Amino acid sequence: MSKTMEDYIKETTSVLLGNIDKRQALVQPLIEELVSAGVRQKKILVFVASGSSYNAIMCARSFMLQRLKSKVRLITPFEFCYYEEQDDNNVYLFVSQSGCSTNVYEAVEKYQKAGGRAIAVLGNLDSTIGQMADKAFEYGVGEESVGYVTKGVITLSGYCMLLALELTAEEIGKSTYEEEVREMKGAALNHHSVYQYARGFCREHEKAFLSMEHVMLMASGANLGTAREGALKLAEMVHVQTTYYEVEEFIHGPNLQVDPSYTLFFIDGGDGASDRIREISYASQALTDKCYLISASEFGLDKLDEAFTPLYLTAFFQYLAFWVARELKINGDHPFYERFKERVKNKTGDYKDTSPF
Ligand SMILES: O=P(O)(O)OC[C@H]1O[C@](O)(CO)[C@@H](O)[C@@H]1O
Repeated sequence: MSKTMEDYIKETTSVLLGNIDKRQALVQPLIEELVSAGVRQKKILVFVASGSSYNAIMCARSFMLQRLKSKVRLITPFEFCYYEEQDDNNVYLFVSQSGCSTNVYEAVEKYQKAGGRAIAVLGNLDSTIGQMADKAFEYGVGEESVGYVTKGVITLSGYCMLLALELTAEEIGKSTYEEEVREMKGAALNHHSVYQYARGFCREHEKAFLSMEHVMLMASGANLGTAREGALKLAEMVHVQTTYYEVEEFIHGPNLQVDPSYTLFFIDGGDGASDRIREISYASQALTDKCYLISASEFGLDKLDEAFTPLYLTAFFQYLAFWVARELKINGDHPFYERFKERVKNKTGDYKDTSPF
């Protein structure tokens, strides 16, 4: 029997811990490639990714920016293909968990046709993009057959953080380096606590969660990535309309539509923005009873730098999407989706996935 999505959520802590332990061996091959491409000469690292992979990098972006200063950008493959002015000052990294997304494939193809050397970071090297890239690296996820990726998202995020950490290890000094490693390990352990917490929370709020219609996720800082990924997972699995906002942006218009049919999640990374997030979350309880604060300062979690909190707060939304879809028995697409797929493809022919349940 193939593994369920919950199996992959559960595996995440140990895989992430293992990757942190073997961090040098894991990221060194890519570092060598990036160094020869000029990242130490102030070149800009540009991640090109889509969907959950985009979100995973967004979750890691705060930490990467702290370490690499302003030398990181994140764009979609569509943006790369139609709007990006390719520049010798940019080092592009094409990222895909499946290695089969057609948009990433097209971006790689376009880059190669323009004479670029395509470096890919993939969950599956034995894939279309793995074969076409000039150099491909696996980020330490191992196997994940469920298409609604969870373990892959967190391990990819962790890989990006480890990459930034190892790239700057000499500059930051031994004690800061060791502290960052300790925090990352704490984040991996917190992941398991959030998963356990989510299981209880879903049961406790089952009536509300099994009747969601419109879902909004509000966050700030690093957890904008968490919110974007939560919105994606709930949309693709529960088939409800979802949006995400920076918390303060929410009260500049989007809040005017909210009535008791809306479900609101406020994500608090436990940093300086915390009080404001709590204030807005509390005020929003006047609009709907389905208003939840998911906070890094609670559930008995170890207190860590906000930049690491997406590594575990994401687990809440992964489990929520899985649990609601399973309980509501949503394990297929709308009949019209078949017609849609005949017209537009988002994965190459070698893509395979298994059921989340
Ligand atoms: O495999 P990639 O390129 O990382 O794309 C991941 C995205 O693809 C999907 O598996 C399906 O399009 C999404 O669930 C996910 O966000």
